[in-house]
Amino acid sequence: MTDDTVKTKAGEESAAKPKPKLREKGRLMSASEIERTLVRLAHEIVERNNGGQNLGLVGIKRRGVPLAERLAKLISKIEKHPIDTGVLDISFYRDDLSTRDVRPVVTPGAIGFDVNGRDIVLMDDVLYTGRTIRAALDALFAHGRPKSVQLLVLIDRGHRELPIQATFVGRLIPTSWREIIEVKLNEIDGQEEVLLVELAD
Ligand SMILES: O=P(O)(O)OC[C@H]1O[C@H](OP(=O)(O)OP(=O)(O)O)[C@H](O)[C@@H]1O
Ligand SMILES: O=c1cc[nH]c(=O)[nH]1
Repeated sequence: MTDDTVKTKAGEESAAKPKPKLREKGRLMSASEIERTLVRLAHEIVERNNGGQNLGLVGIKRRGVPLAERLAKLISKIEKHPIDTGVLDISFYRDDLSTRDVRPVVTPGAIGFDVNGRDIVLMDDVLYTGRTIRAALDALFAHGRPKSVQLLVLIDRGHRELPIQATFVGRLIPTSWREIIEVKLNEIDGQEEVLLVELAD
């Protein structure tokens, strides 16, 4: 690999592209707003799943994982029973920040619990084209046959390219294609906020 190439998680080499310039347009959520939203979503999950005895939460890497862990804690506190949590490692490599030229990369590995017969809530930070969730569903069903699958996202920014809809939505933020939602979570980013940024050129 030369200095001008990058290696994707899929192990392929490709020419390095300069990072696009981004301009911050504003803060959509603060740490306390994220926390309040997660508390509300935990109650919604419990209500829809009759207390959640059969629930299993599956976070999509990267930021779906801390969301699943936090929601499991909140639901356990409300319902006084433990909640299984697991992980799906799915990444997309975009050659630019548009929806074109995206490739799903599913990293094989155990989810962390048996999904057969369970009411699964998939979790991710942002829902955009829906391609990550489509790949997550494929990967989930490769592990077993859940009783039901629901989807939770912190932000739904629109622009779906597939017929995929979230069951639980933190915030619905209509965006233009030039805009990007940046979710920052303490466990991964060392800070906690949701930003709206825009391609600068
Ligand atoms: O609906 P989609 O068009 O698939 O976009 C949504 C996905 O994009 C982001 O992941 P990203 O690929 O940026 O990776 P990251 O989570 O590792 O930052 C986000 O975390 C979602 O998983
Ligand atoms: O705006 C977007 C689109 C996809 N993924 C993100 O994290 N933000």
